[in-house]
Amino acid sequence: MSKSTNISWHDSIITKTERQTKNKHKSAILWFTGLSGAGKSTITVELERKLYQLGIYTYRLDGDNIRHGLNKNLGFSPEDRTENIRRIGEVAKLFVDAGVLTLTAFISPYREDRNQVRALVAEREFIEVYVRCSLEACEHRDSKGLYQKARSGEITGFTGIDAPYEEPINPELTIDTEEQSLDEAVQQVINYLLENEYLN
Ligand SMILES: Nc1ncnc2c1ncn2[C@@H]1O[C@H](COP(=O)(O)OS(=O)(=O)O)[C@@H](OP(=O)(O)O)[C@H]1O
Ligand SMILES: Nc1ncnc2c1ncn2[C@@H]1O[C@H](COP(=O)(O)OP(=O)(O)O)[C@@H](O)[C@H]1O
Repeated sequence: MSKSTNISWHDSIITKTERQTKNKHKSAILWFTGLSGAGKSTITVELERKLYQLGIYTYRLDGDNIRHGLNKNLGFSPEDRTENIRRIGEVAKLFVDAGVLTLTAFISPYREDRNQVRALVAEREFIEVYVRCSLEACEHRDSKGLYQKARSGEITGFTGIDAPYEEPINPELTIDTEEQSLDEAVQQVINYLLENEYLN
């Protein structure tokens, strides 16, 4: 629903394709989704480091970081999570238009919200990466101590405890961080990008 009226689109002279040609790689959204503690941030940070070394233009959008600024007015109700993902989808779309390979790390627990982002961009521009890790393992890691707070009732509506996580049905990639090392995970994504000609 748009509240704005009397607005019109003004195209740039420089196109997305021209920007991609200049950068010598395609732009797209690598959308990492999974439980808190599954490994989204760890993998995207290391992946970005490797891609940067390869001369790829990247940018990383991360749930915790974005909630410090752009989305600081949003909490964790289902409605706020949906709005969080909607805004990030729009921001990621702008980065794709700018010719940047964009890495996002959000729990994004609702399938419909992720599919809405997929629908915002062209077919090959949305690559869903499911960072799979059992609740038991995430809870055991508990790197931020949030699961303990959720179990004790200090935090309510915590994903996996008393708020849902809807697994992707047909993600382009699945990384199992209980089975794969960080290096294996990063290499798997880079191989996908090479095999599908996002990178040369
Ligand atoms: N209630 C509740 N549920 C889930 N997560 C919570 C909650 N409260 C705070 N946090 C912290 O917020 C991070 C998740 O933010 P996201 O923007 O990725 O969430 S969402 O996509 O809107 O569901 C998440 O970070 P990650 O652990 O990196 O996933 C938590 O650190
Ligand atoms: N194979 C792996 N891939 C990524 N992280 C792993 C792996 N094995 C263990 N970990 C650990 O799991 C934790 C994941 O935390 P984080 O990356 O913040 O997850 P998320 O962003 O999904 O909440 C880190 O402490 C990381 O060191």
